[in-house]
Amino acid sequence: MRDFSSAPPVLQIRALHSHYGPIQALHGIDIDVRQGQLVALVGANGAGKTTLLRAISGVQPVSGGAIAFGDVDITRASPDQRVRAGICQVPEGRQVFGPMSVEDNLRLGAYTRPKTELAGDLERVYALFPVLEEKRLLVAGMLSGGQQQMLAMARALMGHPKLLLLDEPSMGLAPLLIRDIFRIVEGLRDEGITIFLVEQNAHAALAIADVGYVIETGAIVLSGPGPELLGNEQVQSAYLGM
Ligand SMILES: Nc1ncnc2c1ncn2[C@@H]1O[C@H](COP(=O)(O)OP(=O)(O)OP(=O)(O)O)[C@@H](O)[C@H]1O
Repeated sequence: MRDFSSAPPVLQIRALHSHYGPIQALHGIDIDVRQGQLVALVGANGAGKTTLLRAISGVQPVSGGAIAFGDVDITRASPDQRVRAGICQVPEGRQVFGPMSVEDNLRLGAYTRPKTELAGDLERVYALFPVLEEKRLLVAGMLSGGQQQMLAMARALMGHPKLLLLDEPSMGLAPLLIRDIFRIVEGLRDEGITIFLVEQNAHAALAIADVGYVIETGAIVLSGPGPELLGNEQVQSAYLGM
């Protein structure tokens, strides 16, 4: 296992609370992501995973607590300020622009970058996702579900994020494709990209996570190295059907 104890903090979430009107969705969440880490948050449907990601991106109001990005408090920053600071989210359900070409989708992801860097950035993501280069002139809606997931990740990488947020990348994909997608996520981590991954597929996510957190009804109930959590009896009975 890799040692991140001296890696600088990228994301520090402290005592975070969030409500939908009178309904409390997050009850005092603490999470740390360090540079170069792949951190996974797993939990059942409705546990609060998407709410937390939306709070990190700045589209979900927080009612208490704090979020720091590097050494900057971003709790009240706008979504746009967070993107420009280097936080980039790949939304659940992918949401690529179906009628636009693969390459035009990628160009959109580079909107915060200097135009002069575009060609080099495209080359870099095509090296990571060769299938997208093959299909670069096709409209995105023609891609398979797995390829659309790759396009959504590649589009986010075009912005050179300091932190990549992935919301349920395995959602709606066949098991073989899920394996491919998690291999790619692991590969991105090996490239040095810092990743916060949210997943219902606890097995696949914890197997590759440097650190895992388990969320239940808006609160973190367990955390630790991903493979260690995979071996935890409570996790096995609640999330892995064992
Ligand atoms: N727009 C909303 N209005 C009211 N309550 C909401 C809203 N969105 C989510 N909630 C509630 O907040 C809680 C957390 O939901 P959230 O979508 O964050 O969970 P999740 O873990 O991401 O689930 P999923 O895997 O289904 O996306 C749930 O109890 C949910 O019912």
